[in-house]
Amino acid sequence: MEYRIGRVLLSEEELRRKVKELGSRIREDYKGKKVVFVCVLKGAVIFFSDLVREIGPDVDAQLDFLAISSYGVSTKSSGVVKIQKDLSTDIHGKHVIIVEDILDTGLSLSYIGKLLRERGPESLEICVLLDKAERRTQHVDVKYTGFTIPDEFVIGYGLDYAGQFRHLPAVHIAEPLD
Ligand SMILES: O=P(O)(O)OC[C@H]1O[C@H](OP(=O)(O)OP(=O)(O)O)[C@H](O)[C@@H]1O
Ligand code: HPA
Ligand SMILES: [Mg+2]
Repeated sequence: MEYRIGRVLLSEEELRRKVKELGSRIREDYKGKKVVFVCVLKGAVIFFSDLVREIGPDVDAQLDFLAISSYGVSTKSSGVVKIQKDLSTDIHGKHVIIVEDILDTGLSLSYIGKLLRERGPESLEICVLLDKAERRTQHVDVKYTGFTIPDEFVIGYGLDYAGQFRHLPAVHIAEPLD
């Protein structure tokens, strides 16, 4: 299936405002603490880089990256999560916040949550920009959520279809071409 860039679901301005709000909540909650922010590549890269710049100097932040893949060239999860790149930080005894672009079936975040919890962090929380709540098959506890969105395949602001469209500054609906 081919897709084209459809209507804007979340504008640059709406995204900017929400990222600021999430950043200030995290800043208040973790003031004076040391935190490892984990970016889940590739989808979260744009959200992550905007979010961490809202955290400010009162949080002692480290950034690390984890790459997983489950969607491939499809709008449906393959059901199998694969680690493509692991963290380079030892998170044992540390406060950790996982930053994700989207929570859809919940497969990716439940897998990552379990994997990182086994490493004995002091605390582990999740910050997700988009929550496609209707699609959930695996329960995931999320502390910080940006927007709850309808069951539509979305692209832009880091989100892709088959590797395309991540660079778009707003979040759009992907429209099937037939
Ligand atoms: O809740 P789920 O159904 O698991 O879907 C969410 C995950 O799927 C996408 O990543 P993908 O595996 O496509 O890799 P990418 O981040 O490199 O695009 C998205 O970025 C989330 O990580
Ligand atoms: O709607 C989506 N768009 C892009 N990637 C995704 N991964 C899960 N759901 C989505
Ligand atoms: Mg992803």
